[in-house]
Amino acid sequence: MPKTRLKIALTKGRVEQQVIPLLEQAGIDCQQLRHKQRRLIFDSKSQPYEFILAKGPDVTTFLERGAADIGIVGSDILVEHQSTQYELLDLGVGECQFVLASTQDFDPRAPRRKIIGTKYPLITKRYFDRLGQDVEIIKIEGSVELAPLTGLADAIVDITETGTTIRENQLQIYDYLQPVSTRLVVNRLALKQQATSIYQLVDRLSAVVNANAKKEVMPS
Ligand SMILES: Nc1ncnc2c1ncn2[C@@H]1O[C@H](COP(=O)(O)OP(=O)(O)OP(=O)(O)O)[C@@H](O)[C@H]1O
Ligand SMILES: O=P(O)(O)OC[C@H]1O[C@H](OP(=O)(O)OP(=O)(O)O)[C@H](O)[C@@H]1O
Repeated sequence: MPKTRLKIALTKGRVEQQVIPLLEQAGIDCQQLRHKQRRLIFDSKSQPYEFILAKGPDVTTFLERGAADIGIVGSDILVEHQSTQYELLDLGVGECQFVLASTQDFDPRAPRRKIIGTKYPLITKRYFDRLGQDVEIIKIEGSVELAPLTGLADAIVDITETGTTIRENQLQIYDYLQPVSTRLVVNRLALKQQATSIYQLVDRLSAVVNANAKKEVMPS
């Protein structure tokens, strides 16, 4: 029997904050999400969606295992976790960039083997592989900028949006790797079983994303 309620795994934190206004513009009532306190699942009898709030890497796991139908997650996570889910929409929020950054005295062309700190070991390895450089990668869980400042690593690969964290820690950017934004991805089986409701949601969100993009180009 086809499921009636779409389960949407939404990344907690920044992504959630930026996506709620888009969902509301698409006509989805997010009052419960806005006043969530410590709750993690949001279900409303008045609409055909259930929201599951999860960490980004777990959003991909929920989708892979079929515990969610749709995922809303950063492309950084999708690439790093080698997600094979079907991407239906770039939501045009959460836009930032992967960069190589370090202190002023860092020499990216120095011949010795570098130590790189990052939350994203796969993306980092691919980048240095492309450059033909063998590097040692240290996985860091947060405040990655500390690595070159403390001597833990020679440089970092991290995401930056405004550049404030890099600037305020007297670091500089040595290279730009790839852009990042928030994506809507879907479990392939769910897409087969619930195509109509999934495409309805995607069409509504897509209209919102296009309208917002136009507003950015032509501010009123
Ligand atoms: N500075 C940033 N600007 C814009 N988007 C960002 C930025 N940092 C992260 N993101 C996007 O938001 C997603 C989640 O970020 P967020 O900081 O909320 O969670 P987190 O990295 O798990 O941090 P924490 O462990 O502090 O909750 C990232 O996967 C990325 O797509
Ligand atoms: O260019 P900016 O706008 O300053 O943003 C960049 C910062 O945002 C992210 O960290 P986050 O805030 O997620 O904290 P974290 O260090 O705990 O990962 C990222 O890892 C940078 O540290």
